[in-house]
Amino acid sequence: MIRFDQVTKRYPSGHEALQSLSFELAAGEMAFITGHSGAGKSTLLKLIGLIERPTRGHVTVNGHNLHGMRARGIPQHRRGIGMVFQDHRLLMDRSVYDNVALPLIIAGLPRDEVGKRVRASLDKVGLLDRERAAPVTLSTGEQQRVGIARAIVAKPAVLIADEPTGNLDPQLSAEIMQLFADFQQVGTTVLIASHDLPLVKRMGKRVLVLDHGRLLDDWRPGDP
Ligand SMILES: Nc1ncnc2c1ncn2[C@@H]1O[C@H](COP(=O)(O)OP(=O)(O)OP(=O)(O)O)[C@@H](O)[C@H]1O
Repeated sequence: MIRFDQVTKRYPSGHEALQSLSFELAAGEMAFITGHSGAGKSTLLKLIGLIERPTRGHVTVNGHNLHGMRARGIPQHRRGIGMVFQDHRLLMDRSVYDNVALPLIIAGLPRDEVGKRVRASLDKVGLLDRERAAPVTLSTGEQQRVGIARAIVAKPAVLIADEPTGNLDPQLSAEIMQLFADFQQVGTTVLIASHDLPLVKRMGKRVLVLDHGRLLDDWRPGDP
């Protein structure tokens, strides 16, 4: 689960990207974060991944209050979180297989275990037959799927995504969002920042709306 308690984030520039933000996402829940450009969506996700730290308040992820977490605890924390970015950040000189295997190799898993998990992940995103391909030979949607396979390969309890469909056409965007919903179905907690309001609404999940760093609305399925 994910919990924000009165979280404020002020960047060194003095700008307050998040202001006294509080919300809780239960284990296995899926939600979207929407809001205007600069509303604080990416900042919120960065605090979960400990890419940034709050100025005030507490963030709890998977039962751990991140406040007291030292630098040496960060790699283990990040292994419990799958992160997907708009620009997928794949290594273009490595195969699809190598890209997805990377988090497991860094974690020191045995080679046969890595092989099993990589193939299971590629199977889930429908790319099992492309494991030897170079990412440049894949379509944008396929590259995004490789990024998702890499994010889920270590079986994280929490999956966060920052504008994962930003570069995709409506059909592919809907497919990628459905893929995230499938991970929720098997128990993963999923939080996605997205500008695409029509698509977000169609998904019928909880929606947190940010406005200048504050929580403007928290819509849940069943609300009018
Ligand atoms: N490293 C930084 N240093 C200073 N200000 C920053 C930094 N990162 C973000 N900001 C500012 O904080 C505010 C929130 O940014 P953030 O990227 O979280 O918004 P966002 O809702 O994700 O926007 P977008 O939809 O455009 O990606 C913006 O005004 C941005 O300029």
